[in-house]
Amino acid sequence: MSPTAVPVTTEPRDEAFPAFDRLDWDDLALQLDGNGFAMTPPVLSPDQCRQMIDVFDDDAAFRSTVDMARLSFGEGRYRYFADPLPPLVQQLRTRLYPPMARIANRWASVLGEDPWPDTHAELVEACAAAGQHKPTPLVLRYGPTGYNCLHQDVYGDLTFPLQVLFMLNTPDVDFTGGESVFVEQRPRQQSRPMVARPALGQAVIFPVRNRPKQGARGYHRVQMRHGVSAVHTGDRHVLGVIFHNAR
Ligand SMILES: O=C(O)CCC(=O)C(=O)O
Ligand SMILES: [Fe+2]
Repeated sequence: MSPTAVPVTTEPRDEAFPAFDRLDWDDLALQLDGNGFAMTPPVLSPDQCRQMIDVFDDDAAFRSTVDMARLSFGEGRYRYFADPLPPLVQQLRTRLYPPMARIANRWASVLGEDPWPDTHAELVEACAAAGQHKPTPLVLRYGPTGYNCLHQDVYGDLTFPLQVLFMLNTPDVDFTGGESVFVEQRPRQQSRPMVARPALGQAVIFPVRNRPKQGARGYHRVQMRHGVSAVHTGDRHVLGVIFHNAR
């Protein structure tokens, strides 16, 4: 598909994501603290999801493509967007960052870590100063038997602690299987598996690497990894938004 054949929305930011104004960030933070991840109501429209699936075939939109089987990461392909990001992706990054930074700063404070900046533009500057210049948002495509091994999206020294994935297909209609899997590794305890089944346009917010958990003697870090169980039939697409840039 030629680059010009892919319409990527250029709506002003307030009209692009009406559902964002209604997100209950207190509830999302509670979900994160209790379950280890948080699921939003649908936030992308079916049309926006379709645009993100279609853009996958537009070579000009991406800076690099990974064949997951070649690297033993799983089976499927993912593509990192090039700068300038499509307006939809850029808006998601800048719009979601401030409420995420509030959660990240609460975590940083209980863990005795440095605070995060209030805006995404400032995070991008801090990344650049740390040698992390490449954008990290990506689209992933898995066909039948496709899967994604448990991993963490760390791309340099600067790792903003939360990331988001957006389900671009309708589960059980467009594909079967292909669940989002999370495993929480707790100090001196067995690991906890968790599964999310986001519907079309729903977002899942989860820790990139770890999160604080309150124990009997204050807070400790629980490590988190995420992946995808095998797709049985059909194609599954996800938009991943990671806030720090890559080296
Ligand atoms: O396909 C998925 O659900 C996982 C995507 C992923 O690894 C990510 O968004 O970082
Ligand atoms: Fe990932």
